[in-house]
Amino acid sequence: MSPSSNRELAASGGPGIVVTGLRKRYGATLALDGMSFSVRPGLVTGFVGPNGAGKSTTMRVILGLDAVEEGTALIGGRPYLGLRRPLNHVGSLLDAAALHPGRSGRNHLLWLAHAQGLAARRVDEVIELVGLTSAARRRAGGYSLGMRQRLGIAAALLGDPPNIMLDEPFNGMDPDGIIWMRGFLRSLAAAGRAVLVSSHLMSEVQDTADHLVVVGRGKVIADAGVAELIAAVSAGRVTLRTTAVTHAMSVLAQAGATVAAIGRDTVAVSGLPADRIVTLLNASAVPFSEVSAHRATLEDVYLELTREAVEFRAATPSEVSR
Ligand SMILES: Nc1ncnc2c1ncn2[C@@H]1O[C@H](COP(=O)(O)OP(=O)(O)OP(=O)(O)O)[C@@H](O)[C@H]1O
Repeated sequence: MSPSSNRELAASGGPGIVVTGLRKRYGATLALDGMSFSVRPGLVTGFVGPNGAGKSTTMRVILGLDAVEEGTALIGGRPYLGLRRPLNHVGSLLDAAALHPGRSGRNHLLWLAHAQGLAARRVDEVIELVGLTSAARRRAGGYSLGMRQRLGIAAALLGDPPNIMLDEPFNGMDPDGIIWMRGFLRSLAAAGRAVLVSSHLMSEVQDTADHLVVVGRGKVIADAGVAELIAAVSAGRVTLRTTAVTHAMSVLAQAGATVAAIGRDTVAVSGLPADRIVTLLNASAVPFSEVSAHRATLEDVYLELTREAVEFRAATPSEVSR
Protein backbone atom coordinates (compact mmCIF):
# COMPACT_ATOMS: atom_id res chain seq x y z
CA MET A 1 0.00 0.00 0.00
CA SER A 2 1.29 3.44 -0.87
CA PRO A 3 1.92 6.01 1.86
CA SER A 4 -1.01 8.07 0.60
CA SER A 5 -3.49 5.17 0.80
CA ASN A 6 -2.04 4.34 4.23
CA ARG A 7 -2.85 7.89 5.29
CA GLU A 8 -6.34 7.64 3.80
CA LEU A 9 -7.07 4.44 5.74
CA ALA A 10 -5.74 6.02 8.93
CA ALA A 11 -7.79 9.16 8.38
CA SER A 12 -10.95 7.16 7.68
CA GLY A 13 -10.84 5.73 11.22
CA GLY A 14 -12.24 2.59 9.59
CA PRO A 15 -11.52 -1.06 10.20
CA GLY A 16 -8.06 -2.59 10.11
CA ILE A 17 -4.75 -1.69 11.68
CA VAL A 18 -2.71 1.28 10.50
CA VAL A 19 0.88 1.82 11.60
CA THR A 20 2.53 5.10 10.63
CA GLY A 21 6.15 6.17 11.05
CA LEU A 22 7.04 4.17 14.17
CA ARG A 23 10.49 4.91 15.59
CA LYS A 24 11.90 3.21 18.64
CA ARG A 25 15.36 2.72 20.15
CA TYR A 26 16.61 0.17 22.66
CA GLY A 27 19.83 1.81 23.80
CA ALA A 28 22.05 1.97 20.74
CA THR A 29 19.73 -0.31 18.71
CA LEU A 30 17.26 1.37 16.38
CA ALA A 31 14.54 -1.29 16.58
CA LEU A 32 11.95 0.64 14.52
CA ASP A 33 13.02 3.14 11.89
CA GLY A 34 9.87 4.64 10.39
CA MET A 35 7.76 1.47 10.24
CA SER A 36 4.55 2.14 8.27
CA PHE A 37 1.97 -0.28 6.84
CA SER A 38 -1.69 -1.26 7.01
CA VAL A 39 -3.52 -4.49 7.72
CA ARG A 40 -6.74 -4.57 5.75
CA PRO A 41 -9.98 -6.43 6.50
CA GLY A 42 -10.61 -9.62 4.55
CA LEU A 43 -6.93 -10.33 3.93
CA VAL A 44 -4.21 -12.36 5.63
CA THR A 45 -1.19 -10.05 5.74
CA GLY A 46 2.13 -11.84 6.23
CA PHE A 47 4.59 -9.81 8.32
CA VAL A 48 7.94 -11.26 7.33
CA GLY A 49 11.57 -10.40 7.92
CA PRO A 50 14.82 -11.71 9.35
CA ASN A 51 15.41 -12.08 13.08
CA GLY A 52 15.66 -8.69 14.75
CA ALA A 53 13.84 -6.86 11.93
CA GLY A 54 11.33 -5.35 14.36
CA LYS A 55 8.24 -7.55 13.93
CA SER A 56 7.60 -8.35 17.61
CA THR A 57 8.39 -4.78 18.65
CA THR A 58 5.83 -3.46 16.13
CA MET A 59 3.18 -5.85 17.44
CA ARG A 60 3.92 -4.85 21.03
CA VAL A 61 3.61 -1.18 20.05
CA ILE A 62 0.25 -1.84 18.33
CA LEU A 63 -0.95 -3.44 21.59
CA GLY A 64 0.24 -0.53 23.70
CA LEU A 65 2.84 -2.70 25.47
CA ASP A 66 5.78 -0.62 24.25
CA ALA A 67 6.03 3.13 23.80
CA VAL A 68 7.54 4.76 20.69
CA GLU A 69 9.48 7.97 20.25
CA GLU A 70 7.57 8.80 17.07
CA GLY A 71 4.64 7.50 15.08
CA THR A 72 1.17 6.08 15.66
CA ALA A 73 -0.48 2.67 15.65
CA LEU A 74 -4.26 2.68 15.25
CA ILE A 75 -6.77 -0.14 15.54
CA GLY A 76 -10.04 0.77 13.86
CA GLY A 77 -8.89 4.38 13.99
CA ARG A 78 -7.93 4.43 17.69
CA PRO A 79 -4.80 3.70 19.68
CA TYR A 80 -5.03 0.46 21.69
CA LEU A 81 -4.91 2.32 25.00
CA GLY A 82 -7.94 4.35 23.91
CA LEU A 83 -10.10 1.24 23.34
CA ARG A 84 -12.73 0.65 26.00
CA ARG A 85 -13.05 -3.14 25.54
CA PRO A 86 -9.86 -4.02 23.65
CA LEU A 87 -10.64 -7.76 23.23
CA ASN A 88 -13.65 -6.76 21.15
CA HIS A 89 -11.39 -4.82 18.79
CA VAL A 90 -8.21 -6.85 18.48
CA GLY A 91 -7.16 -10.37 19.43
CA SER A 92 -3.50 -11.24 19.69
CA LEU A 93 -1.12 -14.07 20.36
CA LEU A 94 2.37 -12.87 21.19
CA ASP A 95 3.72 -15.63 23.43
CA ALA A 96 2.01 -19.01 23.52
CA ALA A 97 3.99 -19.98 26.62
CA ALA A 98 2.33 -17.25 28.70
CA LEU A 99 -0.20 -19.32 30.63
CA HIS A 100 -0.60 -20.81 34.10
CA PRO A 101 0.67 -24.40 33.76
CA GLY A 102 -1.54 -25.77 36.55
CA ARG A 103 -4.77 -24.43 35.05
CA SER A 104 -6.76 -26.35 32.43
CA GLY A 105 -7.01 -24.74 29.00
CA ARG A 106 -10.70 -24.10 29.62
CA ASN A 107 -10.09 -22.48 33.00
CA HIS A 108 -7.38 -20.29 31.45
CA LEU A 109 -9.94 -19.01 28.93
CA LEU A 110 -12.67 -18.66 31.57
CA TRP A 111 -10.30 -16.52 33.62
CA LEU A 112 -9.53 -14.29 30.61
CA ALA A 113 -13.23 -14.06 29.66
CA HIS A 114 -14.21 -13.14 33.20
CA ALA A 115 -11.53 -10.42 33.41
CA GLN A 116 -12.97 -8.86 30.24
CA GLY A 117 -16.64 -9.24 31.13
CA LEU A 118 -17.23 -11.82 28.36
CA ALA A 119 -19.78 -14.63 28.61
CA ALA A 120 -18.56 -18.11 29.68
CA ARG A 121 -20.53 -19.53 26.73
CA ARG A 122 -18.02 -17.89 24.37
CA VAL A 123 -15.21 -19.97 25.96
CA ASP A 124 -16.70 -23.26 24.77
CA GLU A 125 -17.33 -21.76 21.33
CA VAL A 126 -13.70 -20.74 20.82
CA ILE A 127 -12.41 -24.05 22.22
CA GLU A 128 -14.42 -25.83 19.55
CA LEU A 129 -13.33 -23.38 16.84
CA VAL A 130 -9.64 -24.18 17.42
CA GLY A 131 -10.17 -27.93 17.82
CA LEU A 132 -9.18 -28.20 21.49
CA THR A 133 -12.41 -29.71 22.86
CA SER A 134 -10.91 -33.07 23.84
CA ALA A 135 -7.97 -31.45 25.68
CA ALA A 136 -9.79 -28.45 27.18
CA ARG A 137 -10.06 -29.89 30.70
CA ARG A 138 -6.44 -31.07 30.87
CA ARG A 139 -3.67 -29.06 32.57
CA ALA A 140 -2.30 -26.52 30.05
CA GLY A 141 1.20 -27.19 31.43
CA GLY A 142 1.07 -30.59 29.71
CA TYR A 143 0.12 -29.16 26.30
CA SER A 144 2.47 -29.42 23.33
CA LEU A 145 3.62 -26.11 21.81
CA GLY A 146 1.14 -26.63 18.96
CA MET A 147 -1.72 -27.06 21.46
CA ARG A 148 -0.58 -23.92 23.29
CA GLN A 149 -0.70 -22.04 20.00
CA ARG A 150 -4.30 -23.23 19.51
CA LEU A 151 -5.16 -22.16 23.06
CA GLY A 152 -3.56 -18.75 22.42
CA ILE A 153 -5.63 -18.34 19.26
CA ALA A 154 -8.77 -19.32 21.18
CA ALA A 155 -7.92 -16.54 23.66
CA ALA A 156 -7.40 -14.07 20.79
CA LEU A 157 -10.88 -14.90 19.45
CA LEU A 158 -12.73 -14.59 22.78
CA GLY A 159 -14.01 -11.07 22.09
CA ASP A 160 -14.87 -11.93 18.43
CA PRO A 161 -12.64 -9.05 17.28
CA PRO A 162 -12.43 -7.77 13.68
CA ASN A 163 -8.60 -7.61 13.93
CA ILE A 164 -6.28 -10.52 14.74
CA MET A 165 -2.51 -10.36 15.28
CA LEU A 166 -0.41 -13.50 15.71
CA ASP A 167 3.35 -13.52 16.33
CA GLU A 168 4.98 -16.64 14.82
CA PRO A 169 1.85 -18.83 15.15
CA PHE A 170 3.44 -21.69 13.18
CA ASN A 171 6.17 -22.16 15.79
CA GLY A 172 6.22 -25.68 17.16
CA MET A 173 3.39 -26.89 14.93
CA ASP A 174 3.64 -30.31 13.29
CA PRO A 175 2.77 -30.61 9.56
CA ASP A 176 -0.91 -31.36 10.30
CA GLY A 177 -1.00 -28.37 12.64
CA ILE A 178 0.51 -26.12 9.97
CA ILE A 179 -2.12 -27.21 7.45
CA TRP A 180 -4.84 -26.57 10.03
CA MET A 181 -3.38 -23.15 10.89
CA ARG A 182 -3.24 -22.10 7.23
CA GLY A 183 -6.90 -23.01 6.67
CA PHE A 184 -7.90 -21.39 9.93
CA LEU A 185 -6.17 -18.09 9.14
CA ARG A 186 -7.77 -18.08 5.71
CA SER A 187 -11.21 -18.65 7.25
CA LEU A 188 -10.68 -15.73 9.66
CA ALA A 189 -9.90 -13.44 6.72
CA ALA A 190 -12.75 -14.87 4.63
CA ALA A 191 -15.09 -13.83 7.46
CA GLY A 192 -13.89 -10.23 6.91
CA ARG A 193 -11.27 -9.98 9.64
CA ALA A 194 -7.97 -8.15 9.24
CA VAL A 195 -5.31 -10.79 10.03
CA LEU A 196 -1.63 -10.00 10.63
CA VAL A 197 0.71 -13.00 10.94
CA SER A 198 4.43 -12.66 11.58
CA SER A 199 7.03 -15.20 10.55
CA HIS A 200 10.73 -15.26 9.86
CA LEU A 201 10.13 -18.07 7.34
CA MET A 202 8.58 -17.21 4.00
CA SER A 203 7.65 -20.86 3.44
CA GLU A 204 5.27 -20.66 6.42
CA VAL A 205 3.18 -17.86 4.95
CA GLN A 206 3.18 -19.45 1.47
CA ASP A 207 -0.39 -20.47 0.53
CA THR A 208 -1.70 -18.42 3.48
CA ALA A 209 -0.98 -14.72 2.99
CA ASP A 210 -2.73 -12.59 0.36
CA HIS A 211 -0.53 -9.63 1.10
CA LEU A 212 3.03 -9.31 2.37
CA VAL A 213 4.75 -6.67 4.43
CA VAL A 214 8.44 -7.54 4.28
CA VAL A 215 10.58 -5.78 6.86
CA GLY A 216 14.28 -5.39 7.59
CA ARG A 217 16.13 -3.24 10.10
CA GLY A 218 13.02 -1.64 11.51
CA LYS A 219 11.38 -0.54 8.28
CA VAL A 220 9.26 -1.82 5.42
CA ILE A 221 11.18 -3.17 2.41
CA ALA A 222 8.14 -4.28 0.42
CA ASP A 223 4.40 -3.96 0.88
CA ALA A 224 2.46 -5.64 -1.91
CA GLY A 225 0.18 -8.48 -2.93
CA VAL A 226 1.76 -11.94 -3.02
CA ALA A 227 0.90 -12.46 -6.71
CA GLU A 228 2.40 -9.06 -7.60
CA LEU A 229 5.66 -9.79 -5.75
CA ILE A 230 6.07 -13.21 -7.36
CA ALA A 231 5.44 -11.72 -10.82
CA ALA A 232 8.01 -8.95 -10.21
CA VAL A 233 10.75 -11.34 -9.12
CA SER A 234 9.92 -13.85 -11.89
CA ALA A 235 10.10 -11.20 -14.62
CA GLY A 236 12.90 -11.64 -17.10
CA ARG A 237 14.12 -14.92 -15.60
CA VAL A 238 14.46 -18.12 -17.52
CA THR A 239 14.94 -21.66 -16.21
CA LEU A 240 17.32 -23.87 -18.19
CA ARG A 241 17.61 -27.64 -17.85
CA THR A 242 20.84 -29.13 -19.11
CA THR A 243 23.18 -32.03 -18.43
CA ALA A 244 26.09 -29.62 -19.09
CA VAL A 245 25.54 -27.04 -16.34
CA THR A 246 29.10 -25.68 -16.19
CA HIS A 247 29.42 -25.34 -19.98
CA ALA A 248 26.00 -23.68 -20.28
CA MET A 249 26.74 -21.23 -17.47
CA SER A 250 30.03 -20.21 -19.01
CA VAL A 251 28.52 -19.67 -22.50
CA LEU A 252 25.61 -17.60 -21.15
CA ALA A 253 27.75 -15.57 -18.70
CA GLN A 254 30.09 -14.68 -21.57
CA ALA A 255 27.09 -13.41 -23.51
CA GLY A 256 26.20 -11.08 -20.62
CA ALA A 257 23.63 -13.14 -18.67
CA THR A 258 23.56 -13.56 -14.89
CA VAL A 259 23.42 -17.27 -14.16
CA ALA A 260 23.00 -19.36 -11.02
CA ALA A 261 22.90 -23.13 -10.66
CA ILE A 262 19.73 -23.94 -8.73
CA GLY A 263 19.86 -27.72 -9.00
CA ARG A 264 22.01 -30.56 -10.36
CA ASP A 265 20.73 -29.98 -13.90
CA THR A 266 18.98 -26.60 -13.56
CA VAL A 267 20.24 -23.06 -14.11
CA ALA A 268 18.40 -19.78 -13.48
CA VAL A 269 19.24 -17.21 -16.16
CA SER A 270 18.46 -13.52 -16.24
CA GLY A 271 19.47 -10.74 -18.58
CA LEU A 272 18.84 -12.63 -21.84
CA PRO A 273 15.55 -13.54 -23.56
CA ALA A 274 14.71 -17.24 -24.00
CA ASP A 275 15.14 -17.28 -27.80
CA ARG A 276 18.64 -15.78 -27.53
CA ILE A 277 19.56 -18.40 -24.89
CA VAL A 278 18.46 -21.19 -27.26
CA THR A 279 20.51 -19.70 -30.12
CA LEU A 280 23.63 -19.36 -27.95
CA LEU A 281 23.38 -22.89 -26.55
CA ASN A 282 22.85 -24.36 -30.02
CA ALA A 283 25.80 -22.40 -31.42
CA SER A 284 28.08 -23.84 -28.73
CA ALA A 285 26.58 -27.35 -28.98
CA VAL A 286 25.42 -27.29 -25.35
CA PRO A 287 22.73 -29.97 -24.86
CA PHE A 288 19.53 -28.85 -23.06
CA SER A 289 16.08 -30.27 -22.48
CA GLU A 290 14.14 -27.18 -21.43
CA VAL A 291 14.25 -23.39 -21.62
CA SER A 292 11.19 -21.87 -19.92
CA ALA A 293 9.98 -18.76 -18.10
CA HIS A 294 11.01 -19.01 -14.45
CA ARG A 295 8.30 -18.79 -11.78
CA ALA A 296 9.80 -17.47 -8.56
CA THR A 297 8.81 -18.96 -5.23
CA LEU A 298 8.03 -16.79 -2.23
CA GLU A 299 11.40 -17.86 -0.88
CA ASP A 300 13.07 -16.30 -3.98
CA VAL A 301 11.06 -13.12 -3.41
CA TYR A 302 12.16 -12.98 0.19
CA LEU A 303 15.85 -13.54 -0.57
CA GLU A 304 15.76 -10.89 -3.25
CA LEU A 305 14.08 -8.35 -0.99
CA THR A 306 16.08 -8.97 2.17
CA ARG A 307 19.46 -9.28 0.40
CA GLU A 308 20.40 -5.83 1.70
CA ALA A 309 18.69 -6.17 5.05
CA VAL A 310 20.43 -9.22 6.53
CA GLU A 311 23.65 -8.28 8.18
CA PHE A 312 25.57 -11.44 7.34
CA ARG A 313 24.64 -13.26 4.19
CA ALA A 314 26.72 -16.25 3.12
CA ALA A 315 28.00 -15.98 -0.45
CA THR A 316 26.40 -18.46 -2.85
CA PRO A 317 29.33 -20.35 -4.39
CA SER A 318 27.38 -21.32 -7.50
CA GLU A 319 26.52 -17.72 -8.38
CA VAL A 320 28.43 -16.51 -11.41
CA SER A 321 27.87 -13.12 -12.88
CA ARG A 322 29.35 -11.18 -15.67
N1 LIG B 1 13.49 -5.46 25.28
C1 LIG B 1 14.50 -5.22 24.44
N2 LIG B 1 15.67 -4.69 24.87
C2 LIG B 1 16.66 -4.40 24.03
N3 LIG B 1 16.63 -4.63 22.70
C3 LIG B 1 15.50 -5.17 22.19
C4 LIG B 1 14.38 -5.49 23.03
N4 LIG B 1 13.40 -6.00 22.25
C5 LIG B 1 13.88 -6.00 20.98
N5 LIG B 1 15.13 -5.51 20.94
C6 LIG B 1 15.97 -5.31 19.73
O1 LIG B 1 15.19 -4.64 18.78
C7 LIG B 1 15.39 -5.17 17.47
C8 LIG B 1 14.07 -5.68 16.93
O2 LIG B 1 13.68 -6.83 17.65
P1 LIG B 1 12.30 -7.62 17.41
O3 LIG B 1 12.21 -8.68 18.46
O4 LIG B 1 11.20 -6.66 17.31
O5 LIG B 1 12.56 -8.27 16.00
P2 LIG B 1 11.77 -9.47 15.29
O6 LIG B 1 11.66 -9.09 13.86
O7 LIG B 1 10.52 -9.77 16.03
O8 LIG B 1 12.80 -10.65 15.42
P3 LIG B 1 12.54 -12.21 15.72
O9 LIG B 1 12.11 -12.83 14.43
O10 LIG B 1 13.90 -12.63 16.15
O11 LIG B 1 11.52 -12.28 16.83
C9 LIG B 1 16.44 -6.25 17.63
O12 LIG B 1 17.71 -5.69 17.34
C10 LIG B 1 16.34 -6.63 19.09
O13 LIG B 1 17.57 -7.12 19.57
